[in-house]
Amino acid sequence: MASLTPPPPAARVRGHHRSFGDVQVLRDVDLVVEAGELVVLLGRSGCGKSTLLRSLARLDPVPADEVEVGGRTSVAFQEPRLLPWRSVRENVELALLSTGSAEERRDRRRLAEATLAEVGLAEKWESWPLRLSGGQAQRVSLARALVSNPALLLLDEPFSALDALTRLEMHQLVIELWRRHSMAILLVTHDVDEALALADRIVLMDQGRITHTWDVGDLPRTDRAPSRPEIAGARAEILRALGVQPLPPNPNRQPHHQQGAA
Ligand SMILES: Nc1ncnc2c1ncn2[C@@H]1O[C@H](COP(=O)(O)OP(=O)(O)OP(=O)(O)O)[C@@H](O)[C@H]1O
Repeated sequence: MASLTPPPPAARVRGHHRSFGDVQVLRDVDLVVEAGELVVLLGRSGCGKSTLLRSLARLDPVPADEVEVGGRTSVAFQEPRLLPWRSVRENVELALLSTGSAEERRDRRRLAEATLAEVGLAEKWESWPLRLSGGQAQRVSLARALVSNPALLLLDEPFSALDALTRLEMHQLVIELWRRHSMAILLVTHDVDEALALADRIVLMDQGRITHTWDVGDLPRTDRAPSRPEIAGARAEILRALGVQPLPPNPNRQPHHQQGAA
């Protein structure tokens, strides 16, 4: 019988260290992101999440034996970083290399338009970035990251500047795109509920080290209500690991059946 060899991981980080001057920011980080896996990197502000993401994106020089990335990698950031003097479509096209032949220009244009349609912006191809809402601009940023068909999509707090409702819509969009493109995603956030809504695996970072992981991939994303015992349990564990104490019960609150109608 032919044996199925698992695909190589999308990224592998081994004994990775980073320092800025005397300050050690990443300490002996080990992390594997499997092909097609959605990993959420969670941690307090300043713990080193973006620094690790920049290592994976090779935005900073890092030793090749500490950070290995299997295929093409794209990044989207908290701010959409669109060029205001280029149309929405041109912003997406810029992520694709071109030799400049007429045929290639046409292909680039078609691909950019198809990707913008995928993120729900078919009617905005010719718009200017400054005319877009925050959520629309972030969709363009996602389209620009997706258009090159990455094996690993790196998302650095992509939704933290959006309102709660838009953020929920973006969560659904990311899950749809992730399923359709079967890429791996590493998403950085400090939002515990976002991590619980999206992840296969939640990886917690504290002061430059990975300290905990939670596997939540078996829980269907359609049923990750905060009241579900597994979600509530994981949430309590994560908050405890982050050092957040639960609120004590309110001593002034009467049990429900004793409260007056007012
Ligand atoms: N280029 C740099 N030069 C000097 N210090 C840096 C540099 N980049 C990051 N740092 C420091 O490294 C530490 C980790 O920063 P990093 O941005 O990775 O944290 P983070 O977990 O992503 O934080 P946040 O959630 O607030 O974005 C911080 O103390 C930061 O000030």
